[in-house]
This record gives sequence, C-alpha cells and structure tokens, in this order.
Amino acid sequence: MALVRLQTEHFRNLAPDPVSFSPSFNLLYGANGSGKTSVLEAIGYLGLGRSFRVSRHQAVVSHGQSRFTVFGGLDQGADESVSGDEGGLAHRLGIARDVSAKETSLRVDGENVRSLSSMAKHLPVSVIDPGVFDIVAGGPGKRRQFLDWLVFHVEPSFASVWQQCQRVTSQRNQTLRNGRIDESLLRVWDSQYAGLSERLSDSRQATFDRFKEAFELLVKQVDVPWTQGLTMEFFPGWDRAHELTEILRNHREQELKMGHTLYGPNRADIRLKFQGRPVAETFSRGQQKTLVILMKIAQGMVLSDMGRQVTFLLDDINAELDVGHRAMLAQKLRALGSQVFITSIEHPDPESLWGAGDTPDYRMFHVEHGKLTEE
Ligand SMILES: Nc1ncnc2c1ncn2[C@@H]1O[C@H](COP(=O)(O)OP(=O)(O)OP(=O)(O)O)[C@@H](O)[C@H]1O
Repeated sequence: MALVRLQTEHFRNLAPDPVSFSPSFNLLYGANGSGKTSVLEAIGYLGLGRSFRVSRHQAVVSHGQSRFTVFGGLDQGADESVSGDEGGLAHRLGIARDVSAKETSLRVDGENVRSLSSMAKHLPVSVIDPGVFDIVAGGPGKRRQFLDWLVFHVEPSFASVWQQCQRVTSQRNQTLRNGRIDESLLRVWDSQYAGLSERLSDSRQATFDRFKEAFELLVKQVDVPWTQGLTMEFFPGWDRAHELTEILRNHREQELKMGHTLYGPNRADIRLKFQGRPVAETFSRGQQKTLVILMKIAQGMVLSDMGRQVTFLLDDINAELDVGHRAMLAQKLRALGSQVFITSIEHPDPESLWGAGDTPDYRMFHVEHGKLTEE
C-alpha cells in the first residue's frame, strides 16, 4: 500500500490543501525553509506516530495553534485482498495531537483506535535522512530501533510484547534502585522479565535472520567490494546459552550497585564488524553511509517478500550521497516497487537517477511557503 492522499491542519508551515501523491516516486523540491521536510515529517507521523526529527509534538504544531491533524489515504497497491472505498482508498489514517491537553487521537477507517500499532502497521515508513547514518556510527539503541521497526512490520503483535517488557523492566529498575535488597520481590520481577525477554528476543532473532539473508543477497547484486569481510550478528543482550534468570541472580550485586537492569533485550545490538573490528572504528564515513543504505534496502526486501510495500522518505540525500550512490538507491527502490518521496533544493533531474529514457512513474512538486504545486 502507498500513501496517495495527504492533508494536514496546523502542521508546521504546511498549507491545509489536500495533495495527491504517486504510489511510486514523488520528487519534492523547493528553497530552504519551504516545507519539504515538513511534508515528509507529516507522512512519518502516520507510520511512526511521532516526528522523525524532534522529540516533542509541540514543535510541529503551527505557531499560535494548540492542535495539529494529519490525514492520509492509502491505496490498495498490489494487495488484491483489500478493497477500496468509493474514493478508491483502501485505508484512511488520521492522527491529531492536542499539545495543550497532551492528548493524541488516532483514527483508522473512520474508527477511533487506541494503540498506535493499529495505525502504524498499515504504513511502513522508512526514513533516510542525514541522521540515519547513526545506525552504524551511533550506539546500540539506534540499531535496536532499526531492527524493531522491521520486527514490528513482520509481526505486529511484537509491539505489545515490547511494551510489556519495557514496563516490567522499569518496575524491576525501581526495585533495584530502592537500595534495600528485597530478594523475593526481585525474583518475581526476574521471572516475568525473563519470560518476556525470551519472547522478544525470539522475534528479534527470527526477523534478523530474514534481514541478514536479504542483505547477503543484496551485496551479491551490488558492486561494493568491501562488503566482503563484513559480518553482522544479532546480540540479544545476554548470552542465551544461559538462563537469563540465572545470569540476573549471578549479577545481583552489580545490578544493585548500578541501580538498573544490565542484561536482557535493552542491551541488544546488531554487531557489525569488518575483519573482526567494529565498522564504526574501521569504515570511512562514505563506507558507513553506503552500509546504512544497503541495510535500509534489505529491510525493504524483507517486507517486499511478504507482499508489503515500504514508503521511503529520502530527505536531503543529495547533501549526503554522491551521484553513484543515489542512483544505486533509486534503482533498488524502484526494483522493490517501493513508494518513495525525495526532497531536494534544486530542481531534480530524474534522468540522473534512472538514466535517460528509463524513468519510472513519478510526480514532481514544487514546494513554496508550505504549499505543494504539481508540475
Ligand atoms: N511550528 C511551526 N509553525 C510554523 N512554521 C514552522 C514551524 N516549525 C517550523 N516552521 C517553518 O516551516 C518551514 C518549513 O521547514 P522545513 O524544515 O520543512 O523546510 P525544508 O524545505 O525542508 O528546508 P531545508 O531545505 O532548509 O531543509 C520553515 O520555514 C520553518 O521556519
């Protein structure tokens, strides 16, 4: 499915007019500050429930307003089991946030829904912006987020196990911080925590295996010699050859001293190594960027194999990737049948991405003062 209709109200500087997009490529260009990233950010809200660039909803509400709304219409795509409504839309998604009342309302097909996952599962949104390179260069948290996004779209029930595990972890942390050792209470938390951790890690491992397979297939297709010698491995956050409850008991003193949980899914990582050393230490910035792009494409391949279409949001990639890498990305995303939004400051040249006479279906928009005009 692809996002073919978007309408926002009081969202940054965006005009409230509805816009229709291509289920294939959408090229958005405009001057600095015209609103290009805001369009991607609004789309991101429907698939992620939050902004991909700021942590507070407050920042995106238009100045002087207290509530914003984003509405999106999804087409049926290749999924013939889904029938469209009279407007040809397979799903209608809506998110509104009142920042004064601190209330979020979510709607799917005209019904209020409570959980974000009920909305987000319809629109797998993958962002490639200058911040994405932290997946390789940054800490394990970024890589967990990267993996969990895919696990959720492969297996939507993962969201509720993840939330339960977060809740139990924070309760367990509170007990650890209490100072007074209440061994019987800790054992209760240990066993609940270990059960949820096993379930979470099984899901992560299974999805990681699919991801790795897709990644290995991809590197065989692209001409990137340094991918030989690259290894990736999922680390669940503890040594699964041992029971987690046993590890927790054996490290009780250490955890009490630190005041939080040191073993389990919150320590999980995707370990990326080149000739045995972490890629963050050995790869050049350019190699790290290419690796992230390949990893993002591999995620798209996993979902594409399941008949799902990812909506890629490519923000300001001209500043980060050279022509060759941009073209590789554009070709692969085309082959996947993904929906893609690409922003740029200059008027885009589709032929530089796909070659003369071989451009896919695309729509081009000029963005000015928050308003999109199709060309
Ligand atoms: N809450 C808000 N209310 C109203 N306008 C806002 C709000 N937040 C940001 N803006 C303005 O909205 C505009 C859109 O910014 P955006 O980052 O989307 O532009 P852009 O086209 O991606 O620019 P660049 O090419 O510089 O990255 C900016 O001019 C900004 O000042």
